[in-house]
Amino acid sequence: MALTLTPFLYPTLLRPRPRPLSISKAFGAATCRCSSSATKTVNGLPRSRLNPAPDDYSAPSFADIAQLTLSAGRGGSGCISFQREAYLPDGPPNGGDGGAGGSVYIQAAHGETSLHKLARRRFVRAGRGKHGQGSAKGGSRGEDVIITVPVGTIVRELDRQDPAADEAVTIAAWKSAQKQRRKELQQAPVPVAKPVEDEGGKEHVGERKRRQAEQWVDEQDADLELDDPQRQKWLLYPGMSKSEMKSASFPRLPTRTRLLQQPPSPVYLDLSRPTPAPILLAAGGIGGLGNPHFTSRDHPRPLFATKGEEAVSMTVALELKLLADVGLVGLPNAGKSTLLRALTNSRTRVGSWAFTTLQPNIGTVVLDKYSGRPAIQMQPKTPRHPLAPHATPTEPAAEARTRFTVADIPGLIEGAHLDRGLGIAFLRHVERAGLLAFVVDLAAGNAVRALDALWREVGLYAQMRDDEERDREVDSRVDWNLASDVAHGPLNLGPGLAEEPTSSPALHIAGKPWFVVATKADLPGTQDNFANLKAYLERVKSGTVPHPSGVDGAWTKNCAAIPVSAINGQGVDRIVHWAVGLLDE
Ligand SMILES: Nc1nc2c(ncn2[C@@H]2O[C@H](COP(=O)(O)OP(=O)(O)OP(=O)(O)O)[C@@H](O)[C@H]2O)c(=O)[nH]1
Ligand SMILES: [Mg+2]
Repeated sequence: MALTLTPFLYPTLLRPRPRPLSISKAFGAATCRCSSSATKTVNGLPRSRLNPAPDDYSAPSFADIAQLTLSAGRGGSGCISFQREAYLPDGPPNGGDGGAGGSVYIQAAHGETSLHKLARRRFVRAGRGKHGQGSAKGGSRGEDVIITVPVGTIVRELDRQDPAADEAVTIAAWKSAQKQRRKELQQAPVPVAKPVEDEGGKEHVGERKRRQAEQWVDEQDADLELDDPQRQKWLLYPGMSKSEMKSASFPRLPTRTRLLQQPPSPVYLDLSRPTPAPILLAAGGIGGLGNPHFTSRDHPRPLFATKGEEAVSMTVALELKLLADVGLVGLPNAGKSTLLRALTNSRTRVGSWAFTTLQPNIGTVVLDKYSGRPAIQMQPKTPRHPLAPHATPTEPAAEARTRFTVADIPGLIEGAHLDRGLGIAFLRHVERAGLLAFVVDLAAGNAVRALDALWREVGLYAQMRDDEERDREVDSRVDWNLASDVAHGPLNLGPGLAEEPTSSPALHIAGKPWFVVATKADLPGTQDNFANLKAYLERVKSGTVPHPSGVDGAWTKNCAAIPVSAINGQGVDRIVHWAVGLLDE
């Protein structure tokens, strides 16, 4: 019986065992499988840094948008306490004040390259102020939070809850309603009460009526006082009964001066340069006052203190527009990433299929004597391009340029402005580039047509952005001149930023200098294509043919096409020289 059921109960026991493999054999098989993918040739060419295998790349985490909910810390409440010592059972009030809540600041710094950490974080909370304590101990301040973002980030406020501002509005509304009601009460007929017998006989009727009216108005006033929204700001002694709490009378609330003013809504910051000091986004609530503040003849032993203020919370959208000197724009598979590898030390992914690159990559071209590239003297520019990266007002005019940055973005396809392919989301990263390099594959059909298609997409994107920028409120932009006036908004902007031009942010992509990089020139049969492209650019330069974007006044001064074979690293130095020439123009 047992014998017959064994195959059903324990089928594995009877399965033929695989023959044990010797370690050396197994290893050999594994290396064999590996070696098929790790061939020494890729694309029919020897494997190299410029012709890497598809899996030879580094992909740092990257995000160019993030939405954050920022909450400043609320203030700590004041304390109600009295000194009590031996032989001094009823000492004077000694409640400490509450600490102010922490604030949320933002700062743009070099070294940050992506918003991915913030995109994952989503909530940023500053610390709350601690409550005051007895023996006149003040509460400690809440911890401030500084959000560090890459240079080139735009901060846009989407939503805000400001309890302090809402409260001020409620109080103002209540005050005006109270005023109105008082006026009405004084004009309204007083309810007639029965005549009261006076000691000395009948009271004078007019006198009695007046007294009744006053008494009635006072009663009504007391009712009004009870629904005063400012009563909510008081913190009462916990030992008080409910009826005591209801009928408690309070002194006038002291007016408080704020150290930090909440920036007006909506916040819009274009952090296109490193900020020398953090900029305030959400100010922490002020701390409440302890009971010693309210000692007076009417209240020698105040059983109340004030609560800490609720703090602002807001939702902001962060958008990163990378700041590169040169932006590479091209169709998918044109060879942009290979060109970036050839120009810089980048290890961006290269593959012989469309959309290998899925996120922007920035590389730095180092112009130093060690790489064989001469340090190029930078020409002083007057006036300086307002969006020129790396140019700070403190920068000496004719400093030798030692490096420039190149941005490689995912390929564009026709209809990208309609969000086809990877869409135009990535064009924002070349929007601020000083210079555009159109990468055209000479082996992939008519180069002129490819260039036209690229420019059409870029032109349509530029138009779209211009419309967006125009719609945006101009006055909501950051006022870089606020450094001197603390009372009006963002703080801590250094004097160096005061000369920031506040002109329209309209981005004229078509007005930027550009050139064409004709890649894959090593492939056979590409000469004619290049000759056609060159002739076309000559015509654009002379004005016989309109600018390929179709935008009036676009840059046509020195359109050039540079043939390169990025995969072999040939012709790449010419690009460096040409780019530096145009950047310093
Ligand atoms: N023969 C030759 N092949 C090249 C050259 N440059 C790039 N390639 C090849 O073209 C293919 C695409 O190159 P990529 O650099 O990934 O192209 P890309 O424009 O970055 O592509 P996407 O990221 O998809 O937009 C790869 O197989 C490269 O090896 C070149 O100068 N000559
Ligand atoms: Mg690529």
